Amino acid sequence: MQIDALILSGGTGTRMGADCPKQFLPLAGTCVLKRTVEAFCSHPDISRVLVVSGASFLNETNEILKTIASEKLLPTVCGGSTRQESSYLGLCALAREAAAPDYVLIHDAARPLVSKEVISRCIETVVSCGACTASIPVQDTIISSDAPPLLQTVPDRATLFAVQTPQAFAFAEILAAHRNLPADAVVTDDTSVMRLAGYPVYLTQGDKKNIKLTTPEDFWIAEAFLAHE
Ligand SMILES: Nc1ccn([C@@H]2O[C@H](COP(=O)(O)OP(=O)(O)OP(=O)(O)O)[C@@H](O)[C@H]2O)c(=O)n1
Ligand SMILES: C[C@](O)(CO)[C@H](O)COP(=O)(O)O
Repeated sequence: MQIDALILSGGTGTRMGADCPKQFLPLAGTCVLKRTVEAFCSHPDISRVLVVSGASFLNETNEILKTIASEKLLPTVCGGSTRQESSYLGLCALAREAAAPDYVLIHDAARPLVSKEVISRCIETVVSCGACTASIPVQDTIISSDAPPLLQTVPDRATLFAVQTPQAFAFAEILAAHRNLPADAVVTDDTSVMRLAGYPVYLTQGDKKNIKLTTPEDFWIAEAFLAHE
């Protein structure tokens, strides 16, 4: 059984507001992208790792990947202008390999604290269920309102989960789901692509530490987590 990982690193990090995309910034002394890629290269059940880079940052990406001594790394491919496009272009690159994988884990480069345990749980769930995402139950009371500041509804917290990555899929199914995605569909992750194609997707336990680095404060939080390891 072949299980590959796709690392999406084609974003520009607008909300981070740094001089370069956030995946190139150091986190506790080590580049974010390097941390993320190493987490997958070092997992015993992952066969190959493919990084999707922003077209204007291909050289920077490859310079970082050169510092990772792993035969699992496939040649970097260029992404698109949205996360969904980058994901699709990465899947197409895997499909062009001599042997396409049976399963693929799709992960944000911007989640460098992903653990071996979370990756293992995603693999276990995808092999039994066909499609899954790491997620954690929300801890706060959540309020829904489409007319703020008027509070409208308080959904039952027991039914709410925050979605993380990795998101894992049977390869042929997620590739077909991307190919059939309606042009006007607005999606922020791959589980939405899969569900729009009619496939069920299951939750698997993520990790509070598996945060996405989105704004500058997230670096402080991630560094605090690392300091406690
Ligand atoms: N065209 C894009 C956009 C995003 N991503 C990747 O998808 C992940 C999650 O996206 P997000 O946090 O939104 O990253 P950015 O798009 O870089 O950030 P922002 O939305 O603040 O610009 C990141 O690892 C990012 O590099 C990608 O590969 N290609
Ligand atoms: C895929 C994702 O990381 C799940 O939390 C997320 O959807 C990425 O995009 P966002 O725009 O930051 O939600």
